[in-house]
Parts: sequence; structure tokens; C-alpha cells
Amino acid sequence: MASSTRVDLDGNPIKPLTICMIGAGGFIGSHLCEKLLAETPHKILALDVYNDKIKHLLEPEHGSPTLADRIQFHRINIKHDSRLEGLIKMSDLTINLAAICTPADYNTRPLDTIYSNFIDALPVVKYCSENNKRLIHFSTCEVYGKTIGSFLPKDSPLRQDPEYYVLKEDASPCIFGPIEKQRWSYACAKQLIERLIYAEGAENGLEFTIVRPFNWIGPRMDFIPGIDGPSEGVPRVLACFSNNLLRREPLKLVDGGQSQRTFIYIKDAIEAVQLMIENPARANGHIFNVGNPNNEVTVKQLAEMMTEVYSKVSSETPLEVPTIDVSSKEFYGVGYDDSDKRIPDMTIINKQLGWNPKTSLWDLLESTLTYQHRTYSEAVKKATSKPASTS
Ligand SMILES: NC(=O)c1ccc[n+]([C@@H]2O[C@H](COP(=O)([O-])OP(=O)(O)OC[C@H]3O[C@@H](n4cnc5c(N)ncnc54)[C@H](O)[C@@H]3O)[C@@H](O)[C@H]2O)c1
Ligand SMILES: O=c1ccn([C@@H]2O[C@H](COP(=O)(O)OP(=O)(O)O[C@H]3OC[C@@H](O)[C@H](O)[C@H]3O)[C@@H](O)[C@H]2O)c(=O)[nH]1
Repeated sequence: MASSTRVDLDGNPIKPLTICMIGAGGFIGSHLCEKLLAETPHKILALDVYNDKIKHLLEPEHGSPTLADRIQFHRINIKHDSRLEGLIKMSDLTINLAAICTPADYNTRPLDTIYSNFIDALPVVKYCSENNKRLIHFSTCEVYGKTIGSFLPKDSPLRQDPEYYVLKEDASPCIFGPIEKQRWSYACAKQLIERLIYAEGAENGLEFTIVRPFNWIGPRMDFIPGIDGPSEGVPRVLACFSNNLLRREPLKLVDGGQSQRTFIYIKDAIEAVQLMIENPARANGHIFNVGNPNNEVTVKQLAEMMTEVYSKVSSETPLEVPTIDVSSKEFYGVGYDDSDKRIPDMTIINKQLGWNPKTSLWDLLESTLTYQHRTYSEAVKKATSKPASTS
């Protein structure tokens, strides 16, 4: 529990903060709220349109009354709510997590995606800048787009050279596909809001930190279609594959599952965010990659590992044919495109905050799939065994 003698990385006492957390009810927000309440004295003004994932923190009867005293939920849609500026003014720090951030939306709802990731973030940046409030803004690793290496001939030896694929905050270009590949609507909107925040820092002195998460995964990520989200909804890959495993269906590999990702355990990643919150002098003015370069797999390898881990934690035998290939057009529709490979360079975050990820892919999948099995397996069994309606 929080003690009055907590110090930052330079040995200075950490002052209790009031934090305006926008998008606090989502996957990352729920873990950040949990950690800040458990380990720090900070107060949270939690803004979101939903609060299901933080309900356990808001109700004193389920948690400690002292924890619930330090979090206040405000059901606010930041698109149109005049309370936003007041809440930012009341806080020492604003953390903006709100976004449409599932790839299935980028090419099918590009307008909503651009509005959510650029236009809706504008007032947040403006209020922080005008009121001299610090901002931690969540961007994405997708701003890098494709690697330089992906444009080299398939057999070029340069493809093996890290210079052609490792993603560096202060050196790598942002490479997106053509406009008709609407997949890039999200990355492009995130890039423009990064540039705007950076410019507010340069011209108006805004104190900011930009976070580029590289595939953070863990419990409470997205939803299981037909259980706690729409039946036809397409969440991110962890939830898609969890859903397939829970329903004993083959896992769908988009375009053969050849794209590569590095996955990081949410609990490791949240430690980096806490360091940013509590070390403003080291974090202000920086853009940070937050990922685990040691956990790289192709999506096909991820599917195979998840199948093995799920079989272990559920004691169910895997399917004889555990995966099937599906085209991206069939799975996501027209305008889909993909990032080929995402390895974060860790130099800047290491130097500024001394942070390193810890958890291996196997271990993080084991704890996450144990959670998925415990949380959803009964509900999925019930849903799949329901007799057809007779009315
Ligand atoms: N999880 C990852 O690996 C990952 C990777 C890259 C970037 N990010 C970024 O991190 C942030 C948080 O991601 P997440 O994984 O927690 O997603 P999430 O969808 O679980 O959380 C986003 C939250 O924002 C809320 N929100 C959206 N629009 C809002 C609005 N207009 N008003 C109020 N609330 C609104 C949603 O209700 C949701 O609870 C996003 O900006 C996302 O782009 C996440
Ligand atoms: O069922 C599925 C789902 C997804 N996939 C593939 O798995 C890979 C990862 O897909 P995810 O849904 O997790 O999303 P991506 O990694 O492409 O993008 C994510 O990256 C960072 C964030 O900004 C967002 O959370 C999201 O854009 C993609 O190659 C996708 O095509 C499958 O093969 N099968």
C-alpha cells in the first residue's frame, strides 16, 4: 500500500497526484487504475462511456473502501461533453487512452476511426496546453507502419539486418500503404495527433509524453463475441483466438498468419506507464516504445502456442486441425493491409526510465488463458448448448 516515503528514480519524494484518465474503462485503463490504486496514493478521475472492466474498483463492498475513495467514475463521451475541460483543470495530469483501436474497424469504419483517434483527441490536447497540464497520450506502434525491409527483394540479405526492421522512435520513418488501403486510417490519425502534441510542446511548452504500445495483451482485453460483446464483432487477435479455443473451433490465420508481432504482458507494460507518471522530468518531451522485443512470433506460431497452452490450462485435448487459413478480404473486408514485423527499439525507455519487460510469451499466455478459461468457459458452454428457440 502507498506510503508517504515513496521516491522517484532520482530519489525525490513523489507527490500524490490527481489523474484525469480518459478511456479508464478499457483494457489498459482497467489495469492502470488497479495498479495505481493498489500501489500509489494517487487519485483517479476515471472517464469513459463504459465501466464494466473497473466495476470491481468502484464498488467499496467488493474492494477496500479506501481504494474506492480514490477513484471517481464519470460517464462521459469526450466527443461532446462540456465537463471535460473542468475535469482536466482539476487534475495534475491527464492520460488519454480513449480510441477506436481494433483493426476490424479501421477499414470498415474509417470515418469513426479518424474522428476517434484525431478529432476527438484535439480538445484534450488543447485543454492541457491552455491550462498548463501535463499530458500522457497513448499512440501506437502502428505509426511505424511497414518496415523498410518489407520493400526489399524477398531474398535480400539486408532483410536480416536490424537496421531494416527495428523500430526506433527518433529514427524510423512512418510507412503506410496507399489511401485505398483504409487499414492505415488509424495509424495516420495517430501519427497526426502525435505531431500536433509534439508541436504544442515545441511552440507552446506543453509537457507531454507519448506512449507507443507494441501489442500489450492480458486479461480483460476486448471481448468474447456473443458472450460479453457482439456476436459478429471482431476483437484483436488474443480475443479472437481465445474465442476459437473456448468454442473448440480452428483458429483463423489471416493470409496464412505470416505477419510477425512482439507481445508484451500487460502487467509489465503498466510498470513502464507508472514510471512515466511518477518521473515527469525523465518522461516529458519523450516518445516511448513500450514492448517486449524478446517475444517475437509469427501469428501462426502464436496460434500454435495458444493451442498448446490452452490445452494445458483447460485439460482439453487440442483439435486435430487446430488452425485454418482465411484471406484478409474474407476476414476483414476490402482495404485491409498489415504491418509485417514489429520489433521495438528499447534504447530510449531504458536510458530515461531504466525499464525492461520481464515476462516470456509462454508465461503470459499461461496466466492470460487461465483467466480466459476461468472467466468464459461456462458461459460459452451454456451459449453453445442452448436449444433452438421454439416460439
Ligand atoms: N492494447 C494495445 O496493445 C494497444 C496497442 C497500441 C495502442 N494502444 C492504444 O492504447 C489506448 C488504449 O487501448 P486499449 O487496448 O485499452 O483499448 P480499449 O478499447 O480497451 O480502451 C479504450 C477505452 O476508451 C473508451 N473510449 C473510446 N472513445 C471514447 C470517447 N469518445 N469518450 C470516452 N471514452 C471513450 C472506450 O470505451 C474504451 O473503454 C488506445 O489509444 C489504443 O490506440 C493499445
Ligand atoms: O483471428 C485472427 C485475428 C487476427 N489475426 C492477425 O493477427 C495479427 C494481429 O492482429 P491484432 O488484431 O492483434 O492487431 P494488430 O497487431 O494488427 O494491430 C494492433 O496493433 C496495435 C494497436 O494500435 C491496436 O491494438 C491494433 O491496431 C494481424 O496480422 C491479424 O491479421 C489473425 O490471423 N486471426
